Amino acid sequence: MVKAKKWVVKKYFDGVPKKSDFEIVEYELPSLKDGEILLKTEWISVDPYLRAYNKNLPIPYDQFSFQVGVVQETKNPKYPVGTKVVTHEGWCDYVIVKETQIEIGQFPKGLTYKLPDLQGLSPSLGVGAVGMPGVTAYFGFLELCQPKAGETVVVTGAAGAVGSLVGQIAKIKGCKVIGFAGSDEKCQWLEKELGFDKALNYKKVDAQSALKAAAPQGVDCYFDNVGGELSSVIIGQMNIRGRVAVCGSISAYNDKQLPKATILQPSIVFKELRIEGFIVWRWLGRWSEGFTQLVSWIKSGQLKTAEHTTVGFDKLFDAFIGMLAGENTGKAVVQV
Ligand SMILES: NC(=O)C1=CN([C@@H]2O[C@H](COP(=O)(O)OP(=O)(O)OC[C@H]3O[C@@H](n4cnc5c(N)ncnc54)[C@H](OP(=O)(O)O)[C@@H]3O)[C@@H](O)[C@H]2O)C=CC1
Ligand SMILES: C/C=C/C(C)=O
Repeated sequence: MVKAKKWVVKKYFDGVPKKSDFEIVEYELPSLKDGEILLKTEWISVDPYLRAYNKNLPIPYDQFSFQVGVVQETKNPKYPVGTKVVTHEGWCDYVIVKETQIEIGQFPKGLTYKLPDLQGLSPSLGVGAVGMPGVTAYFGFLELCQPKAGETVVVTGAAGAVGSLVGQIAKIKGCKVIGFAGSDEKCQWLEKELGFDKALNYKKVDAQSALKAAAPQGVDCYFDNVGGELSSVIIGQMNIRGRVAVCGSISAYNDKQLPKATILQPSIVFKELRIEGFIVWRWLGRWSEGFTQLVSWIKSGQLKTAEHTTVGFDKLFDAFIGMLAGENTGKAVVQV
């Protein structure tokens, strides 16, 4: 018998999540049935959607997120012992899973697939640049913004898991890239390491005038990770037929009431903007295509990845709160 531990959400979050909203539960795993595999978790992801989805789920629930585990025991010949596997089983140290069909577009409960061939890169990328955040950046940006060389792209949450990839993909596509992030260190990293043309600390600058100075010719594509007034300012400076991919609104995830922001209709109408929200599950059937391209860009040095690693299963909550507070540069991951 294997003893396992998992984090269970037992209360709805009220503002910033509290440790007392969770409980660590210990339990014994049953013997494997045909088709099942036993995984030992190595890497667990902490992401903003863990906060954003909380109010829509019946409690208590096991804290979902992506994780990379290694097969310890198997009753599925496709997954021999030692195979590295990505699942959506989240914050647990051991888990029994089997391959499950997920309907495209649906919340991926039970999603299980072999870690993509990372060609020697760290398996942690399976929850980051070559995982859900990677394909969010890849499909969300390329499909919805349809960037053209020479265009100006703005991305918020620019130093995070998704934003740092979006900006670099925009550079690969020949665009001018402006990022907004929450510290001078992050901005320096974006400009000096990742090749952003300009990075602006949204906590310090006047976004209206700083963006006007950085993009006097206007903005063609906006990848929106944060929402709020900052997004209204950026959308207000878009060019005719600009495209906006609305990926998230982390600036308000912990707010009890949605904040007010400047209305967008005048810009949308007179600039004929196309604004589209998305959830990355919609491209589930194409994730492997995205993974292949992302690995190839990373291996060729065109795409740089950074991780903010917290060590220890017991530290998952701290890592989660730290990410929401902006402690991470690149992808926030926990090594179990
Ligand atoms: N639609 C989809 O399918 C998906 C959407 N997302 C969304 O993408 C966004 C980025 O996710 P991800 O890359 O994983 O997370 P990040 O790695 O970017 O981490 C979250 C970051 O959000 C920033 N942040 C926190 N509070 C605020 C605030 N009040 N205003 C502006 N920025 C803030 C912090 O950076 P800083 O220091 O810059 O403030 C923090 O580091 C989120 O909105 C998430 O919900 C992610 C995956 C899929
Ligand atoms: C899958 C993630 C969704 C958001 C909104 O973060």
